[in-house]
Parts: sequence; C-alpha cells; structure tokens
Amino acid sequence: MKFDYDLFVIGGGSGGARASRISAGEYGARVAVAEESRMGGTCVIRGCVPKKLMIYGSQMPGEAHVARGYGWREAEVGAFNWPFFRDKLARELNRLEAAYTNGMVNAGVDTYKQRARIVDPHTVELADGSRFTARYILIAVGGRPSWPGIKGQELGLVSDDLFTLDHLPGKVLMVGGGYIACEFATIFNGLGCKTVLAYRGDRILRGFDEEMRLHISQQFIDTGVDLRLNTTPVELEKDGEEIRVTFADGTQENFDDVVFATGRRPYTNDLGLENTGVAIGNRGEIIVDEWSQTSVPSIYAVGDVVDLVNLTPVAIRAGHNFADTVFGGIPKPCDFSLVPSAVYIRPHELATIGMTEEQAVERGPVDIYMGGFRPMRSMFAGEDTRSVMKLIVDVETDVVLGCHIFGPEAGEMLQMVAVAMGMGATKADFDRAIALHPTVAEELVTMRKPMRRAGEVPPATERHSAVS
Ligand SMILES: Cc1cc2nc3c(=O)[nH]c(=O)nc-3n(C[C@H](O)[C@H](O)[C@H](O)COP(=O)(O)OP(=O)(O)OC[C@H]3O[C@@H](n4cnc5c(N)ncnc54)[C@H](O)[C@@H]3O)c2cc1C
Ligand SMILES: NC(=O)c1ccc[n+]([C@@H]2O[C@H](COP(=O)([O-])OP(=O)(O)OC[C@H]3O[C@@H](n4cnc5c(N)ncnc54)[C@H](O)[C@@H]3O)[C@@H](O)[C@H]2O)c1
Repeated sequence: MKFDYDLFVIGGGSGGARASRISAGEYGARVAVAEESRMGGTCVIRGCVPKKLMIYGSQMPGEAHVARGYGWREAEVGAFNWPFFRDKLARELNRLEAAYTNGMVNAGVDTYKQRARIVDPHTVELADGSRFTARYILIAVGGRPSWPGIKGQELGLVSDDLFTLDHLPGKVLMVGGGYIACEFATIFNGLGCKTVLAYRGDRILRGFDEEMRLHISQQFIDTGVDLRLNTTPVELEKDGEEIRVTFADGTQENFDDVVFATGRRPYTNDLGLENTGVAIGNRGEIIVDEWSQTSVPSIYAVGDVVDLVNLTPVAIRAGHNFADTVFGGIPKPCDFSLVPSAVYIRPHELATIGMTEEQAVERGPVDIYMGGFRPMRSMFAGEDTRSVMKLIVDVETDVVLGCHIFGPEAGEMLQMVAVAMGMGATKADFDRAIALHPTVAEELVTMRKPMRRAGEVPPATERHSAVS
C-alpha cells in the first residue's frame, strides 16, 4: 500500500519533535507533524523552560541578601516588575518556538498547525477536514492539568495560566503537594506574594525519600511559605475582586488567586482512539511496550500520554529510540528504571535518582550514608540553611541504589551522579574519586562511614519537630 507519509506525528512537543526530526533528518523518512497549539509543547511553552526562568527570577531577593552578607551592604533588589519579566519571557518563548519549528522544517518535516484525530490505524484527519495516510502514526499529545472537581473551581487557575498573568496575586493559594505546587509556591513566595501551600496529606512530595520530604517542608516554613497540611479546599466563590475559599473543616479565607496543581492526565480524549482499538488504561493513558508500540502495530506513543515517567528527557529519549528503531534499523528499547529528577525550589532544590530509603528497605538491608552541612557560600552570608546528601548502598553488593541531594543547584550535581549510577557504581567507586575542594559536591565522595543501617531511622518527630 502507498501512503502519503512514512510517519504522521500528532503533537509537536518534546517527544513528537524529537521523533519527527530524527526520523526525517537522519533517516530520510517522509514525516508530517500536526500541532494544535505551539511547537515545543508543554516543556518549552508552559512547563520546564518558563518555570525555570521564573525560579531564577524569584531567587533574586535571596541573592541580594547573600550579597549583603558579603559586604555589599546596600544590595537591594527593589520592586519586581512583572510586566517587564512576563513580556521578556514571552519573547524568549517565541524565539524557542521558532527554533523548534525551524529544526523540524530544516529536517524536511511537513508541519500542520492544526488539531489531528485518528480515523483508522493508517489515517489521520486534520481540523480542516484534510486526511493523510501514513505507514506509522506516533501519538505524542502529552497531558493536561487535571482539576479537583470542586464547586467554583473555574475561578481558579492551573499552571498553564501562570506565565501570562495580568498581574501577580497579592495573596495566592497553591493547592497540591507535587512538583508544580512546590515549584510555584517557591516562585510566588520569592516574587513577594503571600503564599499559602495547601496539601491534603500530612507530608508534601509523596513518593520522594521521606527524610528529604521533611527537609523541604522545613525549608518552606523557614522561607515564609504558609504550609498547611491536611488541608483541602472544597468550594470557591467570588467575593468582590477576591476568591473566597471554603476548606473541608468549614473555615473560609480570601485569596487573590487560587492555583490547582492537582496532577496532570494524558490528553487522549477526542483523539479518535476508539477508531483504532488502541488499548488505554484507566487514567486514559496509552499502553505501550518497551518499543513504544501500542496494541495496534502501526501506532506508537511516547511521552506524557503513556504516563510512565512524565519528564521531558523521558519523552525525548522515547521519541529518539522510536526513530532509531523504526526508521534507523537500530533497535533501541526504552528503559526508564533510572531517571534523575529535580524539584526546583529555593534556596535549596531537591535532586534525586534511584531508590528512596523506603523502597530500598523493601528489597534488603542497606547502609545509609548521610552528610548534612551548611554550604560555605550561604553560611558566610549568615544563612542557616543546611544541605543534605544521602547515598543508599546495598549492604551485600556495595552498589549505590539511590542518591538524594538537597542543596544549592542540586540538579547540576545529580546529573553526574546519574552517569556513575548508570554504570553500576559502588560506594567504593565514589570513595575512590578525589574530592574537588572547596565545593558542595565533594561531600558526595567524602562520606566515609554509614550513618545507619536502614530500619533504624528515628521517628520523624525527633528529627524535625517544626513539621507536623
Ligand atoms: C509547569 C510544568 C513544569 C514542568 N517542569 C519540568 C521540568 O522542570 N523538567 C522536566 O523534565 N519536565 C517538566 N515538566 C514535564 C514536561 O513538560 C513533560 O513531561 C513533557 O513536556 C512531555 O512531552 P510530550 O512530548 O509528551 O508532550 P507535550 O510537550 O505536552 O507535547 C504535546 C503536544 O501535543 C499537542 N497536541 C495535543 N493533542 C493534539 C492533537 N490532537 N492534535 C495536534 N496536536 C496536539 C499539544 O498542543 C502539545 O504541544 C513540566 C510540566 C509542567 C506542566
Ligand atoms: N521539576 C520537574 O521535573 C517537574 C516540574 C513540574 C511538573 N513535572 C511533571 O509534571 C507532573 C505533574 O505535576 P503536578 O505537580 O501537577 O502533579 P503531581 O502528581 O506531582 O502532584 C499532584 C498533587 O496534587 C494532589 N492532588 C491530586 N488531586 C487532588 C485533589 N482533588 N485535591 C487536592 N489535591 C490533589 C496530589 O496529592 C499531589 O500532591 C509531575 O508528576 C511531573 O512528572 C515535573
């Protein structure tokens, strides 16, 4: 059968852009991409990139504080000019969007700036009614914020809305306890907004190492974020210019803005999947094997839509492996068992890879190496914030199973740890490395004795009485 294209990609975000560029540019496949919004997708337009720039913007008052501690006694940041920042951010995102589009066009990819639906396992229909056939279809449609389903929720915002606000809220309620809630609590707090972080459970960042969760909670408290645990909003109402929030315990409080950071869901609705027989899970995620292939042989899926590890480098790797496998004749299955990630909060961020202590203990005995210290840079400035590093080491094999770093620019350090751990590094390998002095990172190779063998962790209340 003759097809219009070898590959039709739905979604021009991290996964779709990489797959199409490599398939066409490196392997000469005839490729088209449909994108209903802006090329670059979530990461570039309304995720990682603008978020990280906002994090940098929000840390400037802290930098001025450090500068004063180093003798720049008059250092002040003054008032934050949100319209200046927002408009500059918009120009930067336009630049990146153009770079993404050009990258695809230069690779020979046909781009359609329209929504696409699947008609059958080899046919895609665009919003204007045009239809194209393809040997393969790659679904890379990403995810969308999910709303909590409470009364009046339409008065609230989601992360997509936060990069184009008319003005910053004087007082904001962040709802949720995951990556987005924590990162935007840091941002709003740093930019001078009174920030309340409401989480329904008793400790934020579920799934992360328990000890690290405590340090992050403590940092929020220390930096002035009003952290409210076991707190759930149940209704939003308009009250003049403000939003009145009713919480599950019956209390009410007014905010200028309420932001729901209550998770994201695969964006598979109205995609025409029912025309194909592609198997989906109960969250709407597309089920794929290690080759990113769905239950229909001509249809593949990568990125957040498969809801495995919802991070940009994972979507990119899956997209690249797809192109190598299907068009390059280089079979590359996806293995996402060791993925680093970071929660970009300030002043210290959390970067993590591998097992948490809790996961490791399930598997067998482990030694816990931990270092806690005040980094030279901030300590001299008169700050008290402590860095914490934690290595989880298999007692039997000496292999490092997990690494968790809470410190300044921790993500920058962890990337290199990911290389070592990917090679199966043991604690002895870490020890053999000569320290690079004076750095924060040297602590990683100078932790000589285990702090404990797992299972002997003191109760949380003894470690951090300030956190409930
Ligand atoms: C606020 C925020 C911050 C984040 N920060 C980080 C971070 O710091 N580090 C990190 O690794 N990850 C981060 N992420 C996650 C990261 O953005 C995603 O994992 C990544 O973008 C997923 O890529 P993707 O290709 O699967 O989907 P996306 O990038 O979402 O791309 C999907 C594209 O498909 C388009 N589309 C959808 N349906 C159709 C259709 N039917 N027809 C045509 N086009 C369609 C969409 O418009 C979109 O452009 C963040 C996410 C958010 C929301
Ligand atoms: N730095 C990064 O790498 C980064 C940053 C942002 C987002 N991301 C990716 O995007 C994904 C989505 O981020 P997220 O923070 O929205 O999701 P998340 O899954 O990390 O956190 C969602 C939070 O909302 C809470 N929640 C869910 N439903 C709720 C409800 N009805 N009421 C109250 N609380 C509720 C959950 O308990 C959880 O704390 C992340 O899982 C991650 O994969 C990554």
